Amino acid sequence: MGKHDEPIVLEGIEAGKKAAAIEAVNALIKDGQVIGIGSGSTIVYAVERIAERVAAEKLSVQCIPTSFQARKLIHDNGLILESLENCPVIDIALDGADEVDAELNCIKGGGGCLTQEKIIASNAKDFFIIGDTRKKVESLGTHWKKGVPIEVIPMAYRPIQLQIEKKLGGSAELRMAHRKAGPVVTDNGNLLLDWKFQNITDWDYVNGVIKMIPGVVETGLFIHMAKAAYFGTADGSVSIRKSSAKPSVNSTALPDENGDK
Ligand SMILES: O=C(CO)[C@H](O)[C@H](O)COP(=O)(O)O
Repeated sequence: MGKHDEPIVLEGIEAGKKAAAIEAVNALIKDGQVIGIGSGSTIVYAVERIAERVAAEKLSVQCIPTSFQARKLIHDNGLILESLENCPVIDIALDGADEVDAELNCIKGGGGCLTQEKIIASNAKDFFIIGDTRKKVESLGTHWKKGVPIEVIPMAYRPIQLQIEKKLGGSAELRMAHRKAGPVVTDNGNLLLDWKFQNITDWDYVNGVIKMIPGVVETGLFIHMAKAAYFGTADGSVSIRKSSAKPSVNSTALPDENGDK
C-alpha cells in the first residue's frame, strides 16, 4: 500500500463506524429511554445521531456516561446527563469494542474505560455493540493484538502482572502514556495492564481467574453480555450479529434479516 492510500483506508473505516452507529441508533433508541453511553471513537457518531433524533422527533432521553469522554460528549451534544444514583436501571447501553467474537464475547478497554463501561453494560436491560467490520471476528485475538486490558489498583500492579503470567501465560504489560511521562491513569485513578495472550478458548474461565487476583478492579472481557453487534462497512452497509441467548422480558426487539421487527 502506498502512502497516499492511507487516508482513503481511514475514511473507509470511519464510514463503517458511522454507518453502524446510525443504524443502531435508528433501530434501537426510543422515546423515554435511559441510555448508557460508551466510550471511544465509534460512540461519537451514535451520540451525534441521538442528538439529531432528539431535536427532530422531540424525544425525551437521559444519558449515563461510561467515562470522562462520554460525559463531555453528552454535554457537548446538548443531551440530558444522568447518573446511576438517579437512574440505577438503564434501558439500553451502546458502546464500541476492540473485538467481538462469534458468541458476542468482546474485548473492550482499548480506550481505558472498561470498568465504567462494564458497570453500565451490566446494569442495562440490553447492551449493544457498534463498530466497523474490522471488529467482527470468529475468535478473540484475531486482529486485536494489543491484548486484554485489565484495570488494577496502582500498588498491586507488579504482583498482578506476575500472577497473570504464571496462571495464564502470555505477558501483562503496564500501559504507558504518550505525551506524559509514566503510565496511563484511568478515570478511576488506577493503572492498566494489557495482557497479551495465546491459545485461549474458555474466556469465562480466564475472566474468572483474572478477576480473583486481589487488586484487579475489572477486566476488558465482556463475556455473554451483548445482545447484538452492529458492524458497518465503508459502503454504508451494516450487518447485525445477534446473541443466541434467550432475550429477557424487557428486552428490545431486534430487526430480522429484512429489517422488520
Ligand atoms: O472499550 C473502549 C474504550 O475503553 C472502546 O469502546 C473500544 O476501544 C472501541 O473504540 P473505538 O470505537 O474507538 O474503536
